[in-house]
Amino acid sequence: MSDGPPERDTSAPRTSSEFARIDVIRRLLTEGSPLAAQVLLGIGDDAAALAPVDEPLVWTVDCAVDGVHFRHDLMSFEDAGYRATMAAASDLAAMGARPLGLLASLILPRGLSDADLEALVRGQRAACDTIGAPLIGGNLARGRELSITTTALGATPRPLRRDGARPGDELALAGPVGLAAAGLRLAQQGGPVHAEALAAFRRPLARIEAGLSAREGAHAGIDISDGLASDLGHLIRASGIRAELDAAALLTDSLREAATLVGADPLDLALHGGEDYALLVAGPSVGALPGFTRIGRCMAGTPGTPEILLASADGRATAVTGRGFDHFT
Ligand SMILES: Nc1ncnc2c1ncn2[C@@H]1O[C@H](COP(=O)(O)OP(=O)(O)O)[C@@H](O)[C@H]1O
Ligand SMILES: Cc1ncc(C[n+]2csc(CCOP(=O)(O)OP(=O)(O)O)c2C)c(N)n1
Ligand SMILES: [Mg+2]
Repeated sequence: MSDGPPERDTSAPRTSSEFARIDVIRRLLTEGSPLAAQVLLGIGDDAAALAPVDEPLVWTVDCAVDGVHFRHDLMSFEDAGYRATMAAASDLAAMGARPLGLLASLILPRGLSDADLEALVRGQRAACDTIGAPLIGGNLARGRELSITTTALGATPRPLRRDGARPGDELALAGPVGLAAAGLRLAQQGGPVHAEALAAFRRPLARIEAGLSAREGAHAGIDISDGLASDLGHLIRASGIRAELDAAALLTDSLREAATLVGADPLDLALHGGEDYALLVAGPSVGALPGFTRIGRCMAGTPGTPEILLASADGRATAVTGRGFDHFT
């Protein structure tokens, strides 16, 4: 019998200790880029430290849970990390904030290998590089299912709220709606491929630049996570108004193609499919802002009339019914 160290079972995926994993995470998140100017202290101490900012701070948290927001068997760990980070950053975009830094709390199931964790962190890093803000700390723990909880901190002179839209305002969108829901269904079906729809689901983009460009002229804003009708509903109820959407403005050739592949109505996907993380804003002439498309208008709230109307090309307007994603129904 050898009295040397036990040989590692090379067939089993490698799972290093907590502290070895934190070292790897730190390397993957920091290598190749200097510490951002606003970061006084990043990964490695009891908490991160940021330099003071002379503006209101905007602060949000969001989670991505395996089986609820993604399925690890249908999505790479890299995509899961990227997407979770973008979904959190999207709430900063919706507030018209510039991101300062993020924190991530990871729950890892026992079997998740070092390679899987590294892929996940590479996805987080790619999202951070895209939005231009670093991930500067977090937490690691073992748990039954994989989850990624991300907090994002940003700053803006005037947070863009949900409750400022007024009758007469235009409604405008930055980014597609409906494609991500089509992408999710395609991934679940495992059949035909529509690259744009799959990318919309796996690699959404937080519309940070659009949010910054909208904050001067827009009266209100929200990001579309649960579905356009559902999230527009939050904005108009908060603002005490009604809205009319222009059906033609929501449909693109790409959405029509993807909808055909999954056997869905493209308008239904555009109105009720979630997780594109498009940015919806209301304000005078917001449709002319760079990166935005006009999709409708705001009207005075009248008791007893539908909250959201959909105007079709022939000029008819119908009430929007049906609902977006809800975690508890
Ligand atoms: N567990 C909670 N504790 C406190 N506030 C919460 C909680 N969950 C949601 N909220 C608040 O409710 C509001 C709506 O949340 P949500 O619909 O999740 O927003 P979003 O879709 O932008 O992520 C937000 O202001 C959020 O901070
Ligand atoms: C496996 C799987 N099933 C269903 C969905 C659809 N889905 C899950 S959460 C969600 C809405 C957005 O997530 P939420 O946590 O509500 O984001 P928030 O509104 O808090 O930003 C949708 C459309 C999915 N992404 N993955
Ligand atoms: Mg939001």
